[in-house]
Amino acid sequence: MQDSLRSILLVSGDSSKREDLAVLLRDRNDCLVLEAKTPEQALEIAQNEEISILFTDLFLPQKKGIELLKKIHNANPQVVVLAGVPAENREAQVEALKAGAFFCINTPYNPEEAVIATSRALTHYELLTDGEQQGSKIRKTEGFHGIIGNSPKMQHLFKCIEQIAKEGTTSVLILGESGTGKELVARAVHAHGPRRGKNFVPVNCAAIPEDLLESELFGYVKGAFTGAAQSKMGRIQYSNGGTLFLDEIGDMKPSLQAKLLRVIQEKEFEPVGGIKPVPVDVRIVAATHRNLEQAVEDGLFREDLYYRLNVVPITIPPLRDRKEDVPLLIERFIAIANRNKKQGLKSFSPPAIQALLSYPWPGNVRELENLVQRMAIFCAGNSVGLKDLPEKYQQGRKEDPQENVIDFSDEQVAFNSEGIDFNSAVSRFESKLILHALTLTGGNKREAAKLLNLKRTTLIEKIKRKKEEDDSLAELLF
Ligand SMILES: Nc1ncnc2c1ncn2[C@@H]1O[C@H](COP(=O)(O)OP(=O)(O)OP(=O)(O)O)[C@@H](O)[C@H]1O
Repeated sequence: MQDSLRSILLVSGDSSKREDLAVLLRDRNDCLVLEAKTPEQALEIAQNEEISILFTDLFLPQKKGIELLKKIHNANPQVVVLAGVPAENREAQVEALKAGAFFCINTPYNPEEAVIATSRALTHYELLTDGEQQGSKIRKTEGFHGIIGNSPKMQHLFKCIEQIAKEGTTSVLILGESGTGKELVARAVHAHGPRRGKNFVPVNCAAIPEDLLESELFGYVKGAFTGAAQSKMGRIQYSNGGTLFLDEIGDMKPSLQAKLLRVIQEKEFEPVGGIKPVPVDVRIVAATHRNLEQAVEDGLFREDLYYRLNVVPITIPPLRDRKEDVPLLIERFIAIANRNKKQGLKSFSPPAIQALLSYPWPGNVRELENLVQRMAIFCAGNSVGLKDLPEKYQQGRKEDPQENVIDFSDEQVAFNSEGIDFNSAVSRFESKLILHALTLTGGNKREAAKLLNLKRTTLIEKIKRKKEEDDSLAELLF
């Protein structure tokens, strides 16, 4: 899933060309691409989704594309519009530009031109919206290049990615349990650095049969083996100038490890059956859930390659170590699951969230994403209650009944002859409840309000008042 929330709405009546272009834009620009066949469909999507780029045909001669462009541009002037206009039709080009298009692209589309134009449009969109984000590139519900996480551990990870991405050449080794988002991090390293305009090429070393992996990666020359009727470019060459993401690198056999080392050290390789070295400039980002150090000790992984890859390691924390991200992730996955649905999932009830906060998440974020998708089918149009959750998730709550109990033993109220300050005692009790709910939800006020069974606006009001009354609460109350 790529959900960096930089999203392109691609509108074209030609379904097969639109689908091809969508795949290309998705891969090359690392963003979400939503598709619509008609301007009417597009309008419906734009009403429910946050769009960064509108890329639309003009639907001549009726010019329905111009109408669409105007409506979307008027509703949200930050949306950057690319208009597809027949090359010879200068009049329509001028009309589209006047209506608010940022740029016109000739139809029929040239794939390379479309990729470059959308990449520039995305950069322009980011510049436009950056100020709105008050200097912070991390938008809470959209995450960092689609990686959701508001916990200190994830915020630290985002800073590491920013620094590593900037540098642009050194190899990166991403470590983390299965389902923690290693591919998302790899994409973020690519998308945040100077190679972002070039290809990001993922290869799962464990998914491709061992004997095919070499030709997949390095390509082959005509006649290299039986069946090689034509030369074929490998994925390394395809990622030239960009980033090659080698997932599950721990599964790569030693002979290939040696060839890969040469790519890193000498910046060249030979296709299978070839004799002439091919120069290549590629950033290698590798990931594994295996213990590579152990694999080196066991003689299964080359030590020299390990050190070459491990120049900058990034470790993604498992979800159980950052459970405060669970409510935010649920919110995000609900939004994704509800896309293009008439009857979406409303929310997870506070008891259900509490149960999920106590669950250990062995499958990490992938497991949570799958659960939300499942719930979106079974509870469409409703909220997910504790009883709706599959049994094992309900049990998570029972496992640690003490976890969500607040201890008030340090609260002392003296009943002396003057009586007690009732209001201040109640207010302290209230502050504790609010703080606890905010901690459980990672600072998410909407979720905290649900846990407290308060209206969101009531909770916000209370927090505001408490901050004004007591400075020391200002930081604690997010
Ligand atoms: N922090 C996150 N925010 C949003 N989505 C996430 C996050 N982490 C993981 N995901 C989602 O969880 C799923 C698994 O992520 P990904 O494939 O990147 O994991 P992985 O660590 O590479 O897993 P594996 O080792 O099994 O290949 C994807 O759909 C991804 O979008």
